[in-house]
Amino acid sequence: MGISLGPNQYGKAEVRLVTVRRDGPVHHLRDLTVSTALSGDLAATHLTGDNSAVLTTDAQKNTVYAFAKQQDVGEIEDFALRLGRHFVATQEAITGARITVAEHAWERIPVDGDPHDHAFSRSGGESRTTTVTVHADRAWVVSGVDGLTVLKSGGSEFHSFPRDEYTTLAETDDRILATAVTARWRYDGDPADRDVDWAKNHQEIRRTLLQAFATKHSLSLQQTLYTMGEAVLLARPEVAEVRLSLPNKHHFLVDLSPFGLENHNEVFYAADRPYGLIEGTAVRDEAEEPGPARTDAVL
Ligand SMILES: O=c1[nH]c(=O)c2[nH]c(=O)[nH]c2[nH]1
Repeated sequence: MGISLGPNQYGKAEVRLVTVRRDGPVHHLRDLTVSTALSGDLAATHLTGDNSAVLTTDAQKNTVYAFAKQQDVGEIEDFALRLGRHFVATQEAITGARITVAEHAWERIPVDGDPHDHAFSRSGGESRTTTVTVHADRAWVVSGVDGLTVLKSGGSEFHSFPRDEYTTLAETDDRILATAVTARWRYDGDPADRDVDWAKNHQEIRRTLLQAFATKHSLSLQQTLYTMGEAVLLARPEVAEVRLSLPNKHHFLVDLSPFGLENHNEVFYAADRPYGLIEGTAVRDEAEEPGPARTDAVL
């Protein structure tokens, strides 16, 4: 019986990094969660315990903190690319680095109408994300958003589905549609070959996703999902593919008849689980294959 080592990677997961840059009395706060994953010629440690090629995960964590001190973090994509390129360039055995960064946004607390210099509040549960994959000769960038929670109280129907012996769901031509968007957009090509304005792209793609959600008259969350992905591809030529994961945050009409009351689509029970989970991808026909940038795979 032959057994061999399959794909593997290792690194430090979810390094919590907060930086404060002081600009006189005004402080600038960044709050990131950074994960590193290195791959390459790592057979020895797996097969014999020889650690001579294993840059410790502890050192990987330290590198994240040291890099944050040595240079302003900047856009998360640039920070991730700097880290990934460093590991591949400096560790002989390491041929691939995958760096994932989630940025948690804070807003200045308004005091008497003015944003405070150094007091902040967390804005919602939303994060901006990126995963960069670095090889010796090129890199790939997949950016996105987590926890972008949206709801529309009109413009959503769901009906004409098959009814088997277990189907009880009522058809509706007017329901609440709510979800927390997880989106990942993969950039075409090597980031070294083009100057992408990461922050502007993030802002515009987020706006496009929101606008598509708001304006598409929805016959299913699946249709809304595809419309959102398609809208991003139509607006941003540099994006090859958009992956979306949309939990259907069900809002069920409460039966008020025991109380002699009618419920004309006004009072709902917001269920937290179970939830429908609608996932899908919009892909540009001529886009390059994702290759190692396939972040939906474990490795
Ligand atoms: O938009 C929807 N898609 C479904 O597949 C589905 N299934 C369900 O019970 N409700 C919904 N809503």
